[in-house]
Parts: sequence; C-alpha cells; structure tokens
Amino acid sequence: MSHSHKRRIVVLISGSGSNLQALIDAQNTPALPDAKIVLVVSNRKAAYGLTRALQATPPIPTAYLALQPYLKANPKRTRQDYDREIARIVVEAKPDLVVLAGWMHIMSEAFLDVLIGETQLEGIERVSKPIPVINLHPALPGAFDGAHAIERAFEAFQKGEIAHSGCMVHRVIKEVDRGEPVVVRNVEIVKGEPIEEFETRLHKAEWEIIVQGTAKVLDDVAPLEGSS
Ligand SMILES: Nc1nc2c(c(=O)[nH]1)N[C@@H](CN(C=O)c1ccc(C(=O)N[C@@H](CCC(=O)O)C(=O)O)cc1)CN2
Ligand SMILES: NCC(=O)N[C@@H]1O[C@H](COP(=O)([O-])[O-])[C@@H](O)[C@H]1O
Repeated sequence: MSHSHKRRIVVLISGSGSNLQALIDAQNTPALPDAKIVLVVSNRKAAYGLTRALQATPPIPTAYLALQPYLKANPKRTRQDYDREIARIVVEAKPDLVVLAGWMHIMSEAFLDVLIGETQLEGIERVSKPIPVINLHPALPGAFDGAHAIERAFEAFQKGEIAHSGCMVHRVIKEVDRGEPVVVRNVEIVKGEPIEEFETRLHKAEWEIIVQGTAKVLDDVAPLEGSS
C-alpha cells in the first residue's frame, strides 16, 4: 500500500532516551522520511526520555505505566494483564511501527498477541494488520541476550573470549533478543580502554542503527508513495 500520510511510530523507553532523541531528530529527514513519533511510553516515571518527548517540537504525547504500581493497584491482575494494558495504550495510538528503545521489560506473548491481531482487547478494534515491533540491543545476534549486555561483552573481551562486540536492531518475538536481525553493527573494543570509552563508541553506533532499522521496517510495512 502506498503512503499518503505520515508513518506513525510509537516508542517505548525506560531510561535516558538518547536513542529516542536520535529518532526525534531524524523525523522527516532523508534518514527517516515522512515519519512521526505519535507516542512515547515509559515504564519508569523518572525516565528522562519522557522529558525529551515533551521538549520536542512539536511536543510528543507520553504515557507512563509501571509494572509494580499496576500490580499493587490491581492485586488480582497479572504481568500478562499489565502487558495487555501496555498493548492497549500502544494500539490506541494506531502505529505503523513500535520501537523498543531501551525498554527494560520482557514482553510476554500477551503483548505480542495484541500487536499481531491474535487477541482483541475490549473496547478497541482488533488489529487488522500485524504491527511490527523492533528492539535495539547493545550486542550482536545471539551473543549477550538480555539485560546488562554491554558489561557482559566488555568482560568477555577482557577474558579474550571475543575480539569485538556490536549492536543490533531486531524484530521482537517472545524469545528475548532472538528475533530476526534488521540491522547489525560491529563495534570495536580497544585493549586497555575503560568501559566508558567502549560504551560511548557503542551508543554512537546505536544512534545510527536505530534510525536505519526504523526506516527499513517502516519501508517494509508502510512504503512511501511512488516507491517500488
Ligand atoms: N518478548 C520480548 N521482550 C523484549 C525483547 C525481546 O526481544 N522479546 N527485547 C527486550 C530488550 N532487552 C534487551 O534488549 C531486555 C530488557 C529487559 C530484560 C530484563 O531482564 N528485564 C527484567 C526487569 C529488568 C529491570 O526492570 O531492570 C524483566 O522484564 O523482568 C531483558 C532484555 C525488551 N523486551
Ligand atoms: N536489553 C535492552 C537494552 O539493554 N537496551 C539498551 O538500553 C539503552 C537505552 O539507552 P537510551 O535510554 O539512552 O536510549 C541502549 O544502550 C540500549 O541498547
């Protein structure tokens, strides 16, 4: 289907939002044409990424929902109920694409089933076309799945187990960080350097690949008008 209006992106964050900022800055540039971040969702109230969204021009709507307060307020509900609530917030924004940009929460199938139209939530239309979800991960495919990947890769390099590390954007499936890679970038680790220098190098690579990966999947799911 060719595209006549801005392609809609929802971004999920948990922290500083430097990758969200890369996406904000790339909107409607040749790197990310005809694209609009329509909502930023955080599971942490103090996430600076929420501030980045509100300080964007024009400001980007935000939503906040944390797991533990949700369970405390709803003692009969489960983590899956929480994930469905996140899915509701996301789907109501009618995205073409969902980007996990430092979202530090493992999504159960309850979330993914809503996004692919398998589950219909009460009060909202069933998703008619699966909404792709992608994730930015600070390691190479199959290398350091899960949390704290940067530290684990750096430690493995010190032990001589790896020659370099990297980062990737991948599709999100139930199995954490095992979805199909969309963009993969090797990142050098220099012998003797402090982890901070490696981390800085890696984040700079992430800021590039998150835009590339978002543009690539958007072009798959909502091609620009006139594109082949
Ligand atoms: N179903 C999927 N969910 C998520 C994926 C995925 O590929 N499939 N990617 C992750 C992102 N991620 C690494 O890239 C990641 C984030 C968080 C965790 C984790 O262990 N989270 C803990 C809580 C940690 C905390 O609150 O500090 C948890 O969820 O219990 C692992 C990997 C996003 N989700
Ligand atoms: N497993 C997921 C994970 O570790 N994600 C990592 O969180 C950081 C978010 O930074 P940001 O909040 O500045 O964009 C990024 O380094 C991203 O790779």
